[in-house]
Amino acid sequence: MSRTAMRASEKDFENARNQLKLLTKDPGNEVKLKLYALYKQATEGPCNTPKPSMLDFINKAKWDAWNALGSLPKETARQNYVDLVSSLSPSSESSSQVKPAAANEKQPGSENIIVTSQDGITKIMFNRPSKKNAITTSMYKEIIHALKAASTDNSAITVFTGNGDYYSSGNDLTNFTDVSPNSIEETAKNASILLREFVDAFIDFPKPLVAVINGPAVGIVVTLLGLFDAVYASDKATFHTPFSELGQSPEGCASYTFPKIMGPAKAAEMLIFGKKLTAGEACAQGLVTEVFPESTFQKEVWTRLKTYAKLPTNSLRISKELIRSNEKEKLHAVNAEECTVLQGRWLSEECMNALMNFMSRKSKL
Ligand SMILES: CCCCC/C=C/CC(=O)SCCNC(=O)CCNC(=O)[C@H](O)C(C)(C)COP(=O)(O)OP(=O)(O)OC[C@H]1O[C@@H](n2cnc3c(N)ncnc32)[C@H](O)[C@@H]1OP(=O)(O)O
Repeated sequence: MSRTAMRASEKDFENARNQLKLLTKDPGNEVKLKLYALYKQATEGPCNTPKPSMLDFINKAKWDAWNALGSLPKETARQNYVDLVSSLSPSSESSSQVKPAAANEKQPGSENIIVTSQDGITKIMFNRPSKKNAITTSMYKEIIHALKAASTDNSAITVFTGNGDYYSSGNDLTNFTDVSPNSIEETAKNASILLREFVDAFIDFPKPLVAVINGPAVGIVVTLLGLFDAVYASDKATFHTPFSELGQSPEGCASYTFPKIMGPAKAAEMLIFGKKLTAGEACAQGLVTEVFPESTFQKEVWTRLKTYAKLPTNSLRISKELIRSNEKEKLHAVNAEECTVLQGRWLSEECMNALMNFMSRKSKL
C-alpha cells in the first residue's frame, strides 16, 4: 500500500513531531510553514483565527499557509504532515548536495557555496540547486570571505558559476520574511550593511573576475555583472532584474554600470521595467562577452579559461587595475547610495506586499 493511501495514527503523528526535533539541518522557511499549516489543520481543523496585519510578517505568512489548506480533512492533514516529516530524513537532505567534479583543492565552508582551486583558477560555485541557487544571508558572508581569500591565493583568475539549471535566482526572498515586526528596521539596516560589504568585495577584487552563466540569472547576480571582467553565457541563460515588481531598486552598482555598458534607454528597460533579456540580447547590449551553445558551453569556456589562467598573473592584475582603478571611488559611492535607498525600499509597503505574494504563492500546498 502506498504511503498516501494509508492513514497516519495519532501515534505516527506524535512520532513525526518527535522526529522533527531531531533534524540536524534547518529545512528552510517554506517547509516550516507547510509543517506549521498541516499541524494546525490536523489538530484544530480549518483556519479559525483573524488574519494578522500585513506588517506582522511571520504570523501573516503562517496564517496564509494554514488558510490555504481550506477544508482539508484533519486526517489527511495528519497524514501529509507525517509524509512531509519523513521526506526530511537525513538521507533525503544530503541527496540534494552535488559536489563539483574534479576539484583538486576544495576549501572549507558550507555546501551552498563551493570554492575550489585548480589550473590557476579559483572557482566559486553557487550550490543550492533545489532553490535555484538563491543566496541566503550566510552565503553572502561566505562569498565575501571567498573573495578575500581568492585575492591573495595562487590563482590567476576567479570564476563564479552555478550548479544545476540556474546560475542563481538572486537574493533569497525568505531572508526578509523570517523577521518579527519589531525588528524589521534593524533587519533592513543589517541587510544594507551586509549588501554594501558584499558589493565592495567585488569592486575591490584585484584579479580578473569571470562569470560562467550556466542558466537563468535573476536580481543581484545580474547587476553585479557590470563589475566582472568577462561574462560567458550558455544560450539557455537569461538575465532578469525584476526590481520594480518586487518593490525594490537596483543594487550591485548597476544604476551606474548598466547605463555605461548599454546606454540609458536599454538600462532603463532592464532596471526600471524589469525586461528579461536572452543571452543573445545581453551580449548585443555588452553585458555578456560571448554566448556559447549549451551543448558545448562547459567544454569551450573552461578550455578557454585554462588558457587565460596560464598568462602571467602580475600582468593580469596590473591590466585590470589600469582598466578599473579610475572608477573605484565612484563605484564605492554608488554602492553606498544604492544600499541606503534599498534599506528604505525594504521597509516600504510595495516591497512587503511583493514578499508576501512570494510567500503565499509558496505556501499553497
Ligand atoms: C543581504 C541582503 C541583500 C539583498 C540584495 C538584494 C537583491 C535583489 C534581488 O536579488 S531581487 C531577485 C530576487 N529573486 C526573485 O525574485 C526570484 C524569485 N523566484 C522565482 O521567481 C522563481 O522561483 C524562479 C523564476 C526563479 C524559478 O521558478 P520555477 O517555477 O522554475 O521554480 P520554483 O519557483 O518552484 O523554485 C524552486 C524552489 O526554489 C525556491 N526559490 C527560487 N528562487 C528563490 C528566491 N529568490 N528566494 C527564495 N526561494 C527561491 C522556490 O520558492 C522553490 O522552493 P520550494 O520548492 O520550497 O517551493
